[in-house]
Amino acid sequence: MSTHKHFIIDFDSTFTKVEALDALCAICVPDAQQRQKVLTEIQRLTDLGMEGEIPLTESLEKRLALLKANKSHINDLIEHLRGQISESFKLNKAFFEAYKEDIYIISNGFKEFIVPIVAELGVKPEHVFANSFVYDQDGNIIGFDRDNVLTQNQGKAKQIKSLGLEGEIYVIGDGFTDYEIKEAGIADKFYAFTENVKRDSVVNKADHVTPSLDEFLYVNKLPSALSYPKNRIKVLVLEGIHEHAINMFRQEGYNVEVIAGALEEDELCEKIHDVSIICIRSKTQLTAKAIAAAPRLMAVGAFCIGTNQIDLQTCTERGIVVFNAPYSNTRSVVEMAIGEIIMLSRGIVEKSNRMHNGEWDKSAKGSNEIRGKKLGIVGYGNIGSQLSVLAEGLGMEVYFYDVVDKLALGNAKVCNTLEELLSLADIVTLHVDGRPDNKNIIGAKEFDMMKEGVIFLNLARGHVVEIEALAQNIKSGKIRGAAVDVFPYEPKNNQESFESALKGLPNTLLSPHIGGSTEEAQENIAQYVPSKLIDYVNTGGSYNSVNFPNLQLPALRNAHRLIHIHRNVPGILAKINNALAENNINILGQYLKTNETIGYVITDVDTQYNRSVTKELKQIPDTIKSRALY
Ligand SMILES: NC(=O)C1=CN([C@@H]2O[C@H](COP(=O)(O)OP(=O)(O)OC[C@H]3O[C@@H](n4cnc5c(N)ncnc54)[C@H](O)[C@@H]3O)[C@@H](O)[C@H]2O)C=CC1
Ligand SMILES: O=C(O)C(=O)COP(=O)(O)O
Repeated sequence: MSTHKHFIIDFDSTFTKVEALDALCAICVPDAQQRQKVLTEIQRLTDLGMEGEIPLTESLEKRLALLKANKSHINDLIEHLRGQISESFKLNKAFFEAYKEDIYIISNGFKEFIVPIVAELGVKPEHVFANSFVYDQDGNIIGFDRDNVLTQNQGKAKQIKSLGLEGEIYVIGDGFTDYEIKEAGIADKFYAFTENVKRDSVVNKADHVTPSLDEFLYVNKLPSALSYPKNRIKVLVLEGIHEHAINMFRQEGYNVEVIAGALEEDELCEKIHDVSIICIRSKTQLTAKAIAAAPRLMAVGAFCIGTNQIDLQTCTERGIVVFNAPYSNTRSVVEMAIGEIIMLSRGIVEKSNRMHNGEWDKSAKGSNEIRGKKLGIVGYGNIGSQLSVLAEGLGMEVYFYDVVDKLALGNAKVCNTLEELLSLADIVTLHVDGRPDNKNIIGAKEFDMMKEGVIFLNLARGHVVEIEALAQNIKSGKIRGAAVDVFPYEPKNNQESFESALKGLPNTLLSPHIGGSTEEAQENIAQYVPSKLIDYVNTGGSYNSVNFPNLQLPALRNAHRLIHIHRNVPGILAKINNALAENNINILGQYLKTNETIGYVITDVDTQYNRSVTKELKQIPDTIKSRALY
C-alpha cells in the first residue's frame, strides 16, 4: 500500500478561529440587540448540526433563513476572515506550501468565502470542497446548492471517497461531521482540533487531540514552525498563584494544571512526574526527592522573593532554571512593616481588643511617636533598604547591619556587627534571606543584647528566630511589642489550624505570612515570573534567573538555536564547536556563561543543517540538557 499522506482539513473553527456564518451575522444584522438574538440562535443551530443532534441540511437552512444575507456582505466577510486564520495555521505556512498537492479543505461552509481565505496559505482552489450560495436576482442569499454531496448525511465522507485518493487520509477538524469521515471508514486517523473550540463529543471519539496544528505536525514528523508543540509543556501551578499567571500560560498554549494549596513531598512527587514547569510560592518544598521525580522538569517559577524552599543546588545540577520575583512584593512588605511599627508603638491592637470588650482607656502611657526613634534593620537588601528610605521619610533614625557591604541610603548608618545594632535600636526588624545558615540567628543571647522595651519584627523567614526565646522575652516585658509574619512551621493551607508559643501574648501582632500578599504584588508577580519562564522556553534567555548563568539573548530570526547545559568542566565549548564543524554547520552567534556548577552555551546556526548534530551534542560527556529551538 502507498504511504502517501493526504490531509483533509475543516474550515470553520479549524482553519479559521470562528464560524463564518457567525461572522456573517455580525456583518449583516446591524442592530446590536437583534444581532445578539440571531447570533445565539445561529450558534445553537451550528452546535446541534456539529454534534449530530439534527441533520446538517436542517441546521444550514435555518441558519441562512435567520441571516437574510446579501452578496454585498460576502466581501466584508472575506476581509474579516483574513484576520481570523487560526494562529498555528498562520505560523505553519511552510507546511501548507510544502504539502499543497496533498491538502484538501472539506467544509459544510461556502466556497465564496473559503477559497480566498485558504488561498492565503497556498491551498489550491480546486482542492476546496464546499457548498455554494443560491442568490435571487437582487443578490439576496436564498439558499444553497442542494445537489452538492456535502448536504447529504455523511457528505464529507462521500465527497472524499469520490476523490479516489490513494494512500493514508488524515482528517483534522473540530466537528462531528469531521469525525464521521473516520466513522465511515474513509479516514485512517481523525485529529480533533481544539485550538478554537473543544467539543467533548468530538474529542472523545478522536484518535488524537491536537490543541494546535503544531501537535499534529509534531506527531506526524512533518515540518513545523516550532521545535516543540507548546501543548506538550505541562505547567503545574500551586499555592493560589494569581490567575493572571494562569491566563498567560494558557494563552501561550501550555497545558496548565492548577492546585489551590501547597503539596506535601509525596503528593508532589506523584504530581510532578510529567511536569515541565512548576510554579510555587514560599510553602512548597521543592526537595531533591521531588526534583528526582520530575524527569521532564526544565524550569521552576518561585512566585515570591525567597527561594530557600527550593533545593537550588540540585536544580542547577539537573539543568533546571529557577526564576523568582525579586522586587514585585518588596513594597508590600515594607508598607506592612511601617504600619506594624506604628501600631506596636501605640499599642493599638491591645487598645482595640479592649474596646471590643467595652473598655475605654484613654491614656498616653506606653504610646510613642516613631519620629526620632532608632530603627535597626538586619539585612539591608531590597526590602531592608526600601524600608530604610520610607522610615527616614517618617523621621526615624536608621541603622542597619548586613553580612555584605551595602550602600547606605540617605542618612542611614551602617553597624559593623549585629551586636552593635541590637544594642542601640529601639526597634529591631529582620529582613535577611532564608539561607539555612540564618537558622536561629536571633535567640536568647541576641534578645539579651537588645534594649529594654524594644519593639521586634520578623517578616523575613520563620526559622531565623528562636520562637521560645522570643515568647519568653515578650512575656518578661523586655520586648514591649512584636510583629511576626513568618513561622518555623506554617500551615499548609487555610484549612489547617495555627499553633505557636506566640499565641495570646500581649502587644503581639501575628499575621499569616501575608507581608507580600497584596493584590498589587500578586498581580505584578503573576506578570513577571511567567514572562521570564516563557522567555526561557522560547529563547533560552536566563537573565535574572536565581541559579543559572545569566544570559540576555537576541531574538531568534532566520536561525535555529542550539542550547547546551553542561557541568562546568574544561573543554566543553571546544567539543560543541567540533561537532558543529564536523557537520559543516555555520555559526551565526554564540554565547557562553558559566557559574560554579554549570556552563550554559547558546549557539545560533543557519536554518539548514544536519539535524543529527542535536544527538551528537547530547552525547558530549558532562552534558546535562540540550535542546534545539526554532
Ligand atoms: N513576609 C513575606 O511575605 C515576605 C518575606 N520575604 C522575605 O524577606 C527576605 C528579604 O527579601 P529581600 O530584601 O528582597 O532579599 P535580599 O536578598 O535583597 O536581601 C537580603 C539581605 O539580607 C542580607 N543577609 C543575609 N543573611 C544575613 C545575616 N545573617 N545578617 C545580616 N544580613 C544578612 C543579605 O546580604 C541581603 O543583603 C526574603 O528572602 C524573604 O525571605 C520577602 C517577601 C515577602
Ligand atoms: O516573597 C517571599 O519570599 C515571601 O515570603 C512571600 O511568600 P508567599 O508568596 O506569600 O508564599
